[in-house]
Amino acid sequence: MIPIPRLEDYDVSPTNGFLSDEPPLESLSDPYYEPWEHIIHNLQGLILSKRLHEVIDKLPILSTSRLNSTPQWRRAYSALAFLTHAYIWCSSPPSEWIPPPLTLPFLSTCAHLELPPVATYAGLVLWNWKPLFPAEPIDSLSNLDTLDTFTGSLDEKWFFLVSAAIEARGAPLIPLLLSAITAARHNDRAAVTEALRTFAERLDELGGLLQRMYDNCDPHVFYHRIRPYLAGSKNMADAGLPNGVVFDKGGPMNKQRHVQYSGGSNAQSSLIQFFDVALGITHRPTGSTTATNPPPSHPTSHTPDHPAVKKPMKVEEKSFHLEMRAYMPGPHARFLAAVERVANLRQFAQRFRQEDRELAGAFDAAVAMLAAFRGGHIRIVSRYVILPSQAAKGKKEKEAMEKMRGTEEGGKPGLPVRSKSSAAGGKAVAERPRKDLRGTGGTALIPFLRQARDETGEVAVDAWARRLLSKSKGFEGSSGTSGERTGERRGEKTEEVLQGLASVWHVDDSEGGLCLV
Ligand code: HEM
Ligand SMILES: N[C@@H](CC(=O)c1ccccc1NC=O)C(=O)O
Repeated sequence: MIPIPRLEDYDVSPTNGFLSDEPPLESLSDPYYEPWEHIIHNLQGLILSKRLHEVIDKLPILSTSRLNSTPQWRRAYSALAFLTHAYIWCSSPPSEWIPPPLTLPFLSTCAHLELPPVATYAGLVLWNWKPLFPAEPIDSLSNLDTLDTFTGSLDEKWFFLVSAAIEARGAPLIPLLLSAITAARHNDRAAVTEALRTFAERLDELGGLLQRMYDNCDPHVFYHRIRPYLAGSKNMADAGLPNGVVFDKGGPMNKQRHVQYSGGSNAQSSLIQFFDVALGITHRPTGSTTATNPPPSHPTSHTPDHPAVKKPMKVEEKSFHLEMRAYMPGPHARFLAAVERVANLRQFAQRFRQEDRELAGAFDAAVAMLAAFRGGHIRIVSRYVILPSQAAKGKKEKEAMEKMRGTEEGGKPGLPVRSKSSAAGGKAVAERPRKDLRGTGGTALIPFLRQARDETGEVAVDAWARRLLSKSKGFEGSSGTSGERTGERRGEKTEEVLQGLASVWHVDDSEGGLCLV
């Protein structure tokens, strides 16, 4: 029998899960790395003064040979990921060129940690927190702070912290579900039932934490100020990176090539994917309605031929969730693969669904809570991405109309109006409205998220529960029940393309893409 994976073999903590046992390093203590730390600690000032490029270009190329512990490598990754994204997105147009003082240490650090050279969830969340009071537990928002941010805003801190708190509060569910898998092997139905009930209750708490996003992260600030810095280099033509980015290794420029990576996303959280795997939930390629996913392939080697850039399978054959595993730290992605090989809870609940209603009920409750969590998330995405993007689009259209009217009333046709800021050298990308985001192709965002939610409900073992959780009864979190979606304009076929961070998404109203609850 395949052994149950041991957490310590995969850098997973029994108390903090995918967050480390010890808080991440706040800085690299070796004075050799002071130049990096100085920039990251002065990031906002350097962005505002438009001196970031100049300062980074002049940095010495520091070797990673003095990094000698995992926490140090992680700190280096996190700091360099912030610097790289700030370098790319602080100017208008964004910089497609990343200079050698960033490129060389960043690529080396990414290779060590088995991560692509982009600011992943690991760099922005998993390795970017500290406890306010080290003696107290970190599984609540009342004892967490963020180390670094792009904008220096409370909203950005909160945005990262909500995820960190979910990781910490969800952490005990990892050993819990592994022990349930062991119990199922021993046919211990009472133990499995008990574990699934505890799981369902704890997941309800995670849903509560998710909803606390609204407390301190303003959707407008998120969409217009924070999110632009989180973007990667893949499908970013409309944002000013038609070919992706070039990591300049210092050799002849004609030897350097463009690469494209997805931006940060919570889809890169191993915790949520662990729940899926343990409960036997599989995600199909987006839009596909049939059969199960192909067996996952797992990253072992990274930059520059990182699986995140290599495409051994056609994109549409690989589910988005599986693609995102290449953006997780190597050991965490391997952990998911190892759990996949032993996951038995769904089959176990299925086997006893007639004779053990308590077990079946506990399994279905666990699945229902995970589907509800995803429903709550869909509402968040509506508020933080869909609505601001539509408001920005509406504003732009209104301005265009007003300009046209002005022209008709005697203005000079065809003459562009130069704004004060563009005359002064252009705005940082986070301060200016995004270019038109149409025309880049992609997947429908809300339908994708609904598909992930519906795939969760599909594994319920009781036919009635399955029906309840199915699409036709789709609900978007606690207040959006019964499939009624305020503001949805049925029958009206408008299609917009929206820039995701990890992908390009359509916002297609005709598919019920709007949820204004
Ligand atoms: C303002 C906050 C958030 C926004 C705007 C947001 C937005 C999105 C978007 C646009 C996607 C699609 C993939 C992508 O392009 O990244 C996504 C996926 C996902 N997000 Fe979030 N997200 C937020 C917070 C969170 C939090 C706190 C969690 C906590 C676990 C989370 C969990 C997920 C998961 C698991 C996926 C993959 C789809 C799924 O499995 O259901 N998100 N999110
Ligand atoms: N998927 C989100 C971004 C997102 O959730 C995220 C991106 C980078 C780091 C952490 C993230 N999630 C929450 O902390 C978006 O598209 O705006």
